[in-house]
Amino acid sequence: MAPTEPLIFVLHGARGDLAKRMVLPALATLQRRHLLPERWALLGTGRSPISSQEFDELLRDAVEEFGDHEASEGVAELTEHTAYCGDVSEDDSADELPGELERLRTELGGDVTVIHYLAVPPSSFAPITRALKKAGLTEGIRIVYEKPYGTSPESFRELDAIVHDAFDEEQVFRIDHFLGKEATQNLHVLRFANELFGGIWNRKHVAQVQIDVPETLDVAQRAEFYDATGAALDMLVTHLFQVAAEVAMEPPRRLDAANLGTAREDVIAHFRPLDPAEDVVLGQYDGYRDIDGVPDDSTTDTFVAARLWVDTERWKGVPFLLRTGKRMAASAQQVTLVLRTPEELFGSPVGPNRVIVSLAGSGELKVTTTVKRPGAFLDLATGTADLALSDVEPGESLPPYAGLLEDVLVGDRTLFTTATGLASAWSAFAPLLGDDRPAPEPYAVGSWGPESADRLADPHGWALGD
Ligand SMILES: NC(=O)C1=CN([C@@H]2O[C@H](COP(=O)(O)OP(=O)(O)OC[C@H]3O[C@@H](n4cnc5c(N)ncnc54)[C@H](OP(=O)(O)O)[C@@H]3O)[C@@H](O)[C@H]2O)C=CC1
Ligand SMILES: O=C1O[C@H](COP(=O)(O)O)[C@@H](O)[C@H](O)[C@H]1O
Repeated sequence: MAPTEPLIFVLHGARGDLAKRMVLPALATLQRRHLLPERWALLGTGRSPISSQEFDELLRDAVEEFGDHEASEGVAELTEHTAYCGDVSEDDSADELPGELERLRTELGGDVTVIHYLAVPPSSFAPITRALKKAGLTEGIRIVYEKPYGTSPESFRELDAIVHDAFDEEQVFRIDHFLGKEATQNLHVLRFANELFGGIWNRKHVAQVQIDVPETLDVAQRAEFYDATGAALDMLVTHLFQVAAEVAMEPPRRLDAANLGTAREDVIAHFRPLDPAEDVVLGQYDGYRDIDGVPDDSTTDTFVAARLWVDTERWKGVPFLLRTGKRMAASAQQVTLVLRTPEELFGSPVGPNRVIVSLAGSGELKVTTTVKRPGAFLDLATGTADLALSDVEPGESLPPYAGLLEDVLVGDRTLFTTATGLASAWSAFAPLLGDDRPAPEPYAVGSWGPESADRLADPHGWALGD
């Protein structure tokens, strides 16, 4: 059900990559599904002004390029709701914004809900928060922070203090869109609804957990943000840690916001601080330094592979292998539970046996298992059973950003990260920010990253790129 109160959605960084690829198409999808209120306005902001027509054009182009068919159908209506103001910047001021908000409030009438979405680099989270406070714009609003929330344990604490100085926790939504993916949410359902999976979800049966997100994607469109961030901050301490927490958590008392959040927090507190020398390989793809805006001597990582240890009774001794990188051989988002197997059966080697959840798109569940090779002899082979979650009826999945924006609209914080969980994530990640950070090793575009990352997955090897 769409909320009935009118809405002002302020999108900070409305011309950026995230806005174009995810947020604007998600709003178009929500519009198409009638999940936005009847009276609402989209107000874009950035550091420099553009006209409302230019913003409409950008919006249409973004949805055409990145939206699905539903988003394309919603975009015409979306442009009826837009405005833009070039404002809110590093000097903690928001000159135009209060006036624009007041104008829209009067136009919409009634008791308006205001949501601010910070689709800006992490370095701008604090200045924008301070600017909103200084301008008296914080009361009663909701605010969405992108990831990474902070760039180190210290900056995380600093940011969180600034945020809590401006807002009550209930107003704050720290987004990690991997938590909003249909398939990520299915990790719980699989495990807690079906003993076939729930029964093996532990070190007795699982030899390795792999969370593997290779990307063929380039970073040229967002060089400024990316070079200041790198793969480990962009993806490891954020999405991959959160998905690891989803896999590793103990059963929550109930599958509701408070209990799920606590279960995630509890298990992240058991992530052992990374050992950069033993357990981390960083990489940088050949040609990265030739991108406009990237310094010739950049040491930014465009690839990271890490072996994370989760010190709970359930997972003692089971490596969680996390890998991601840009311009790699393939794009995938895969969680693999590599199951323990007997070494041989009827004289033949067994395996691999795996439970695989693909987080990409609408999601997919696969079970790879040893079977008898069809035919006269008792030989072994491997087969895979495959369930595309989009084939499950009745249902119509929402892209993660659309689903999470809908949660913000209705005030549901189940799938958002908590400050306590992030504090633990930063503690586990911290060693990678110090002097022991390994130098990024070069890797070829179209490869699976530096070869030295292969040893982390011994003896089973990475399931992807086998
Ligand atoms: N791109 C992606 O796929 C994803 C990105 N994210 C997160 O989204 C956030 C934005 O990333 P992304 O869109 O890729 O980055 P971009 O650099 O593409 O865009 C950020 C936008 O923010 C605005 N901006 C930059 N600096 C400032 C500043 N100091 N003050 C105010 N606005 C500023 C810029 O707009 P202008 O020039 O108009 O001021 C810019 O277009 C990051 O936190 C990232 O981690 C999360 C998930 C996916
Ligand atoms: O947060 C981010 O996520 C995207 C990958 O997300 P996807 O689900 O849209 O494929 C990643 O490319 C980007 O670097 C990162 O900032």
